[in-house]
Amino acid sequence: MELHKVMIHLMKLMANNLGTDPEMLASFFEDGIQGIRMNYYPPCAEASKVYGLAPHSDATGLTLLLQVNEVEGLQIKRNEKWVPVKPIPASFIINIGDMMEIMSNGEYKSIEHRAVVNPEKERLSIAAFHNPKRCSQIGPLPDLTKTNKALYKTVSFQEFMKLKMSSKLDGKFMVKKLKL
Ligand SMILES: O=C(O)CCC(=O)C(=O)O
Ligand SMILES: [Fe+2]
Repeated sequence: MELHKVMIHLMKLMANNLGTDPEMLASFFEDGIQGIRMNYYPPCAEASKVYGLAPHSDATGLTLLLQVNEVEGLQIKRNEKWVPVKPIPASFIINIGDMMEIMSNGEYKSIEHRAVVNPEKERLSIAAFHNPKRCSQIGPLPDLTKTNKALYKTVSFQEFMKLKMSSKLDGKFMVKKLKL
């Protein structure tokens, strides 16, 4: 799938930035688990009183997100404030997920985000989630803990997902849970 190629390319750039082996980081994601979620947010007269999607960070490595019909709704948390992300036609938003934060030993931070609804217009988004392969250990990459100490626990992909599935959308829950 083309999106997968884009994600692998981004992973390699991020590995270069981190000073670790691009092929090694990419190998986690080559046969990784992909998921797609289509979000439909109907218009809501009481829009200011409800969430489309509660604040959360994605559990992923990377999420490629498309705001389909160009109705604003996505917001990211920056410096404790919610900042709207304007839809750009035919463009993907790249969200860093919790697994990437952990694997990069905190160099890349997962982004907390939420979706609000519009009082008049419906909104559509498609999120493509990119995870490592099932047999992976999710923890700081060994290269990154040679001089710095590991800031997160290492758990199996299965354990990670079990923990994620047993919690509701709750900010950066996974990262907080695995912080040392
Ligand atoms: O609708 C959006 O823009 C956000 C969707 C999202 O965060 C998700 O599906 O995880
Ligand atoms: Fe999300």
